[in-house]
Amino acid sequence: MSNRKPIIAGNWKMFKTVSEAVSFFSEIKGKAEVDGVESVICAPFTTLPALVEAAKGTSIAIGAQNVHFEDNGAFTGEISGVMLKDLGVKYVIIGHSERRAYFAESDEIVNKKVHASFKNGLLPIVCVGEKLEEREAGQTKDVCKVQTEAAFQGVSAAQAAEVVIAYEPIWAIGTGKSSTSEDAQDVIGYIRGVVAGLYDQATADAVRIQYGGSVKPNNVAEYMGQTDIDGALVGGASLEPASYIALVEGAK
Ligand SMILES: O=C[C@H](O)COP(=O)(O)O
Repeated sequence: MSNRKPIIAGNWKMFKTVSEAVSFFSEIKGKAEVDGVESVICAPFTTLPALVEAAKGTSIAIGAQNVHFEDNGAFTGEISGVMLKDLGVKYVIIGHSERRAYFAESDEIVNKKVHASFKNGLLPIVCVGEKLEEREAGQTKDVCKVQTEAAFQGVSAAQAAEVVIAYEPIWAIGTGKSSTSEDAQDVIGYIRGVVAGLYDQATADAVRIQYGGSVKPNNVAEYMGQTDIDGALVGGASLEPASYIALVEGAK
């Protein structure tokens, strides 16, 4: 039995205005708060101040979806870890496949962002995962190994134990084609082994690893039933209050 606390994180991506975010939160307050499950909303930057305020006195944590690796500077349009910490944000998603694909986020940048997060007291949710053609070529585990090792470069064991990894096969994101729970367990167990190789078994046993990719209220429990799967990073199904509440309840 692991001591890892299950973690459900909603990734809203580029959805919701401030008023929509606040209205969503008022509906999940007290409901998406389940003993033994950590509940996190990763929202657009513009909504974060209002959400952090709304989340006061609740057990729901607020996360960002990106962070720049420098604390400040001439980086037009970027947001730093200093700024996120100042807002009261707890988590930050790093290296989501959409950022890797559309914003040229490399493994090196991902690693710099992981360091920037810890430097500023934020907890990273690091995304790894293979493309369809990589899966078909039998490269899934190799891809995840390379991405995981790069993300953890120079990260201490104490910090590593606090990282959340999200394994998201890219072909499963937003497609309705989820990985089977057995396949997800196979890859996630392998990723845990990669972390053990970098550090030690105790560190690897502490790291929480989520599955992401078309997770819905009706399949979340199946993933949670697998030994190494500690939660889910959820896009589409995190956008409606009832659905998000059901996801958190399903992770018990
Ligand atoms: O970050 C979340 C993932 O990209 C999964 O998105 P999805 O649940 O809409 O497939």
